[in-house]
Amino acid sequence: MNVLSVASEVYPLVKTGGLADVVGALPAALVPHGIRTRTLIPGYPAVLQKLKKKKTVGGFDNLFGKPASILAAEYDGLDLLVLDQPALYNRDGGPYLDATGRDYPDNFRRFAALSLAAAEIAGDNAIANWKPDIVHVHDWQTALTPVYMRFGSARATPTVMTIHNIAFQGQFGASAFPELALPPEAFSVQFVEYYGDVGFLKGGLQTATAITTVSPSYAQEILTPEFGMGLEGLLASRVDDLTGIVNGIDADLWNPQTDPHIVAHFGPGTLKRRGANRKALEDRFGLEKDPGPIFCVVSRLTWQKGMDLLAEVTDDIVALGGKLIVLGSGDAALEGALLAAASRHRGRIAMVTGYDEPLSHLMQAGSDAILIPSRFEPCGLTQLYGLRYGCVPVVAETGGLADTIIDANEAALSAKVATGFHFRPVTADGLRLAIRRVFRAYNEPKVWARLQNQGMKSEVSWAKSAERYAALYSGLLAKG
Ligand SMILES: Nc1ncnc2c1ncn2[C@@H]1O[C@H](COP(=O)(O)OP(=O)(O)O[C@H]2O[C@H](CO)[C@@H](O)[C@H](O)[C@H]2O)[C@@H](O)[C@H]1O
Repeated sequence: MNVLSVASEVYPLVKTGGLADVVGALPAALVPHGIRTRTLIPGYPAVLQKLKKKKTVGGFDNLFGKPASILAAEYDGLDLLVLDQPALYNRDGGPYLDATGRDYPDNFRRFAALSLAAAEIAGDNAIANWKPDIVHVHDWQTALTPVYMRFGSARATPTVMTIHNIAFQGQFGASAFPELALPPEAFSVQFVEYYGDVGFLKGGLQTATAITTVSPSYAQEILTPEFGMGLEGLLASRVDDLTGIVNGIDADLWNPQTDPHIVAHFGPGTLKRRGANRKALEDRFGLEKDPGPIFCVVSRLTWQKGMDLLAEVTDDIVALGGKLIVLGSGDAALEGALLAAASRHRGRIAMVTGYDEPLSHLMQAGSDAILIPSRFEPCGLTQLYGLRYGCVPVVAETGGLADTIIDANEAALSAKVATGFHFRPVTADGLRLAIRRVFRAYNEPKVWARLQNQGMKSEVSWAKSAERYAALYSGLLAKG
């Protein structure tokens, strides 16, 4: 079976968050199921520079006003198609934001072009001798693909639309519509019209054959007004086509026995070796060296991720004898609040502002617990990395966090299945209480070691979830 996966980022070429990890790891996990995935991404400068051998396999004379080529390349096991259209993608900033952190004003055009190219590749002639059996699109940036397919030559090809985060919907003013090269009837409630605007995600959810999101709990949550962000009604009308498939992680990339980014390798039987990683972190972050637990946070600094709640509990962590290290960037006010905590508690709290993939590995390998106080979390990946690295996850009881971590309540502890800590309500007090529970468990070395070991035994690879995607694809093909 051939699958065309369409996304705005893919690890290791271009990553701003978990979307890239998923798009990068799923293709290899599908291979044992006889599925060959080609991944279509935009030709950002960072992508084109890294790809040495590229072959032009197709193109468009006029894609949103300019010629464009489709390049084929292999990278790190990925079979890539790259949409090269310099006017749209050759920019100085990141995939979505300019160098000053603002959305590119023509993002609707940039991602409509990607979606239209995908629809053409799925259709008759864009690439010679290759056509997908299934088209799988991710998030709002590629959500117009099934809409274009509906009006193009790939009408019959089944599509899967995965929601990684419903908070980002790609909503643009109605004035964008005439530029989208869609027929006038597409500006209607059955397609892209969304409260008078153009809704990319809305159009995708309306037209994709199947809808998935990245955990079963989030699939249920987005049917409610609290989490559905305005799309709960539409999703309710498509509930028979909606499933939640939890994310896995790349178990080779995130393997504490071989990870090149950490100081000492370790496994379930050799947890003591984590000590060298802990020491490296203490040195790197200028922390005092005492046995209190080190909490870490690796996150975008946003309200979604509950970083304001974190800022409220920093004094408590220190008062209880703990330390906190934060790696992240985002909202300036939240960054400021955490930096202020670091300067109040030198040696106990420290922060690295920015994005640092290798450091994120070392933090998982040397910290004792990872805090994830998200207000909503479709799946979350950092708790899965935590499980694999013996860094006990402390998570808000929501979405994929609730689905992947087993709370250390009395029943779970005595059944020896607990892997971390849940808290709810998702408030500063809820988090405070959870942190107190962490200290109690940490002070009982046997309990703590059992939590770590149980976590390290958890199945976090893609194996099971890839099987679910494979079954979904086959089901769609069988339906015809
Ligand atoms: N400063 C930093 N330096 C280095 N690495 C950093 C970093 N900040 C974050 N990261 C990394 O970025 C990724 C974040 O992934 P998440 O799944 O936690 O959230 P995100 O909200 O981006 O993804 C959305 O999509 C994913 C994929 O489906 C869902 O799991 C999630 O719930 C949803 O919100 C992880 O690999 C993490 O290690």
